[in-house]
Amino acid sequence: MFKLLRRMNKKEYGMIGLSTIFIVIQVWLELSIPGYMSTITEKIETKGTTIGQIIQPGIMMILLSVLSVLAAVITGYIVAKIAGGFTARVRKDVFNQVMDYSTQDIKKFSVSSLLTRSTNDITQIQQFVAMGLQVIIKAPITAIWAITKIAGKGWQWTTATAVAVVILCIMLTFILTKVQPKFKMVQKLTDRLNLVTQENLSGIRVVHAYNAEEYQNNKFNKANNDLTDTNLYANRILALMNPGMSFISSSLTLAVYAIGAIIINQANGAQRLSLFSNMIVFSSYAIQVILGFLLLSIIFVILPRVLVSAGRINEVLDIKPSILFNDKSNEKIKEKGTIKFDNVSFKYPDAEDTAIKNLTFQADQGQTIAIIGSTGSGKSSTLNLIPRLYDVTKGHVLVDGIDVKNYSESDLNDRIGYIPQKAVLFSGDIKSNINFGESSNKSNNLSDQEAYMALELAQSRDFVEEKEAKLNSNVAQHGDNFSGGQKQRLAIARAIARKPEILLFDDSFSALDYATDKKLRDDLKQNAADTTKIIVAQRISTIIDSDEIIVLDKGQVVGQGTHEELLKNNKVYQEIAYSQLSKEELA
Ligand SMILES: Nc1ncnc2c1ncn2[C@@H]1O[C@H](COP(=O)(O)OP(=O)(O)OP(=O)(O)O)[C@@H](O)[C@H]1O
Repeated sequence: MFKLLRRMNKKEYGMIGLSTIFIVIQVWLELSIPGYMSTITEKIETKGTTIGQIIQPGIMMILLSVLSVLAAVITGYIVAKIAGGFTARVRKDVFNQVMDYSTQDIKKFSVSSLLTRSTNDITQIQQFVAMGLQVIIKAPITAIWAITKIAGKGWQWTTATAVAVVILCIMLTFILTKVQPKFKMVQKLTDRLNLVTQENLSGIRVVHAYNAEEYQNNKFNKANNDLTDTNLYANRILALMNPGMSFISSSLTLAVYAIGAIIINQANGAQRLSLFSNMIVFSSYAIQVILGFLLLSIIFVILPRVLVSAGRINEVLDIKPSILFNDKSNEKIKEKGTIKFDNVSFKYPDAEDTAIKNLTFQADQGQTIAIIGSTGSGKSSTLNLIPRLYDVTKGHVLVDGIDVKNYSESDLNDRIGYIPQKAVLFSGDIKSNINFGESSNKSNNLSDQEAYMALELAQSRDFVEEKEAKLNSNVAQHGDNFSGGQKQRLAIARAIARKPEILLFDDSFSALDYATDKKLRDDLKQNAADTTKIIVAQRISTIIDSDEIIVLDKGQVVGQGTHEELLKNNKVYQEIAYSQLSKEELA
């Protein structure tokens, strides 16, 4: 928690100092009230006291109460400002940190857990700073100040107060040790509930189509019940706090009066009045001591959850992204549009087997290199190494003659147009999706003409122009208002609009019909002749005219050459080819 609070800036520390001053004023005002109460008690017991003599301390009591409320309101305003500003910054830090994470870093936490951490956990911190800060400062000041006020007014009363404080401490320790582990579980179970809900919503069509509502309901109910039960258990124990506190403070008042009755009874006439007034003042201050601890108990309610949340947020902020880019590319560019795999092997961090073994190939500017192989043979993994979505385990990947590890992130991304296997679109409109991100090759304000050129090359101009709002047509979350093929073509247009030297197609033609697939490749050949293309595909027809085809099997290269060469002498390629096209078509 302290680690997280160290992220506060000077202004926030200054505001904490200011709120401390207002809290001290507030406590001073509150603790001054019993003094006037004692005056009133003495005056009532003294013969010949006039109403005017009682009204004056009465008015002072009202005034002090009003001023104390005012000080509390100002303190509340200041700490709310600190809490709002501080947590907004932590939320931004968490977001920025997650943006730097690689795919494998995100997998370590899971998406649902990262969502809970940036929302639910940060809200806990906000509540703590807004409420806890006041209480942490106010509770000890109130308790200690009140104790100094009652010190020396009677050892019997002081002993009763000390006993009450000890009982209180035992109760708070018991509650904290019981509740803390449960709150750790609550956050984990919230992650789980988020995961089940997220999975259910994103796969809702499959759930309906497979009559799996009950199965999913059971899964949700289990996650929901586990969370509810744990929450109930923790809150039931916390519910002991209020009656416990009331019991202790009422018993203390009772004890103070009972002890007072005995002492006053034993005293002589002259002492009785001062002892009576002492008892009234003592009982008020003793309640203030208990109130100080009551305030602390609020911290005990919030603290267990907050400690867990702070730990979870620190975990996100502490992890160094596994793929770190240089701030500046540290080598001079030697070539243009080239890719070289130099004896590359790659293993996923949590996998047992190597996904790619000793892969070597080269693509020169303007060439089209295809990668084919059965599912799981390592095609996507090979492509992912070029934009450094993962780092190689052995060997080197070079782009334009430089190892990808020596590039800055923006320099490397400026050279590459990457189209992932599953097209990813963002909510907004078509134009904002085509003009997505920054690149030194394109203007940040892409013109409509440039957007249409990219759409035309990606064979998507027609369906965009058919829409009433054209480029301004709405794109729903994940691009769900477009067909699979349309989404893929829009994703291709987005990559083309960046005018990269290298285009990476990860099975991006799979949702296109044969005619569109062919037209797209012909247009790319004509209009992007200088662009190097790496095409991962399952369909032979997509790669038939590539300059070089790499055949992968279980992560290893089992063939390398043109379609004609491979068809003549490569068994794996022949198997794939003859399973898709007839001998005549292949000829
Ligand atoms: N994120 C990952 N973590 C661990 N292993 C992975 C991960 N992604 C893929 N693999 C494994 O690496 C191997 C190669 O996967 P890859 O996705 O590169 O195959 P692919 O040839 O592209 O398959 P497909 O044609 O089905 O897309 C497979 O055995 C797969 O199980």
